Amino acid sequence: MRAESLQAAFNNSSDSRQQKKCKVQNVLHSETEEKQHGAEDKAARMTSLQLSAKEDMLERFLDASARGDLTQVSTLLSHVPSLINQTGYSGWTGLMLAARNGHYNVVEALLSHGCDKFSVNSSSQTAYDIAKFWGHRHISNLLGRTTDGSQRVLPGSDPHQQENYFSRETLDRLSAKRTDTVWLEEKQSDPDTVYLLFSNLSPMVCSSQEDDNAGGETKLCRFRYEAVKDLLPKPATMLIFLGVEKRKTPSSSSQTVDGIQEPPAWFAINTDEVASELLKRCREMNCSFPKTPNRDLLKLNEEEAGVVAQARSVLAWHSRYSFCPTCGSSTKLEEGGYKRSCLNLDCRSLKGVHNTCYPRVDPVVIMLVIHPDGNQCLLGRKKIFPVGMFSCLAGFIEPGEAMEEAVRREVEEESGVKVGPVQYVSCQPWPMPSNLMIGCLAVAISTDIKVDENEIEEARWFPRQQVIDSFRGAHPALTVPPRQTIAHQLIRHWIGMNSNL
Ligand SMILES: NC(=O)c1ccc[n+]([C@@H]2O[C@H](COP(=O)([O-])OP(=O)(O)OC[C@H]3O[C@@H](n4cnc5c(N)ncnc54)[C@H](O)[C@@H]3O)[C@@H](O)[C@H]2O)c1
Ligand SMILES: [Mg+2]
Ligand SMILES: [Mg+2]
Ligand SMILES: [Mg+2]
Ligand SMILES: [Zn+2]
Repeated sequence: MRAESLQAAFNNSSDSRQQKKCKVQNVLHSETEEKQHGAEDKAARMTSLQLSAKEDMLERFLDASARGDLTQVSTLLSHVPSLINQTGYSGWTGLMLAARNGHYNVVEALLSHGCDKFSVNSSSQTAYDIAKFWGHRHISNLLGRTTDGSQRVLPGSDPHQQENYFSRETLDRLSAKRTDTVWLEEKQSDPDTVYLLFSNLSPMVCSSQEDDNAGGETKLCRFRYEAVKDLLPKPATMLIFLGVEKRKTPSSSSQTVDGIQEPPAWFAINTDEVASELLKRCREMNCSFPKTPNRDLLKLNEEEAGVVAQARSVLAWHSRYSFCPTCGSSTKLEEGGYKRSCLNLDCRSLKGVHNTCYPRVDPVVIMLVIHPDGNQCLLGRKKIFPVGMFSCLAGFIEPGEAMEEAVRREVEEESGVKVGPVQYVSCQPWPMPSNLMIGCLAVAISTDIKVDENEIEEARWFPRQQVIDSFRGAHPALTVPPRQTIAHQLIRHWIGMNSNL
């Protein structure tokens, strides 16, 4: 959006403002009344005139924010505080408009009134992105400031680091407690403790829809101690301590000796019991252990996805490392499920720290390669992809290899394109079984494509507009991966970087 059209969209003539004044007063009056009479009769009393007056009020607030009229912004907010996060044309808030036009004092005032600085407009930009794009550094610094002052310590850091699916840390892992066997045992029988049941590395979930393919959300089935206590002593059971809930929920039964309440602990259990028998333990309808994790685990909400990423990766490690990789002896599970120690007392793995004793993570680079003209990106497809789907190139980092070198090597191996500068964007745990996807942007220094047919069926340069159309669902020949993948987020990030605000 250009500056002129922005102004035009939010400007009011002084005439129309006079006409609106009485409607606005109606709204002020009506908001006071609403408080007195309660919300129930609100709908009944809301006339169409009042509705349009509310729209006018919002328009005036957005206009004042865009013009930097601090007095009017403050007056309107004192009467109608809810205006602060309301959006107008293309999802723009007052904060975004003030940030766009460089009105520092308005931005400051809106923030002090508790404005949501993380809300995004229809192009997925925050007020911070907008201020940065238009070169209002004093405003982007203000918006980027964190309460702990980390912006000052790391001046180049981006406080709006992309949060990817599977990356939300809902639990406090409390790693120091993993060696406290007494505490762990107490937690196991605590009635507030939450257990997740896994079978063949899939968590038990209940789905909101009968039709599993209809794209409905699924929820983790949560169990209490009483429902799973018979499974705990079984030799094939793997029990992983996941952490304690971060939120501080008051609970009568979770009290320590000194009366301080502790949040519930979470454990994951993987057993060799028959899945159909395990399912009988759940009282919910439509329970299952998903068979295709690549697809089905993407239906969880962000909080539960983060917990599953942790649990599934650790459980997958145990299932693959049953015996000591150093001497082949049997191993035992320790430290709340975060360590496997060899039972052979002469084993080298017991001397010093051995990485084979701890859960493994495989780093993978995933990159959106940008054409030297800046206006096209390189996407490829594997044979197994659905028809029309193209994604970012990706590959495992090899031992002794830096992230940037892995990006250059994998892109050249898979597409024949040479890459120059590489920039890290964000990362994503990908529990299939235990990858860490390291998302980068990379700039090509050659453009001829020659694909490695063993890995890639086809790779192509896609013009920006075609990619944007695909996001809107308006390009039948190109589909990008779903939003839960970092590939999707990298492509979106590139589009957002250059959008015409
Ligand atoms: N979340 C996302 O957006 C996203 C997108 C693409 C890929 N991925 C994941 O990234 C992974 C790696 O991508 P890729 O398949 O293109 O990698 P790649 O190009 O390195 O090729 C994979 C091949 O590398 C070899 N390999 C080397 N080290 C390996 C290891 N530690 N584990 C398994 N195989 C290894 C195997 O022969 C394998 O077939 C995929 O398996 C997939 O799970 C995630
Ligand atoms: Mg690859
Ligand atoms: Mg490869
Ligand atoms: Mg590779
Ligand atoms: Zn050993």
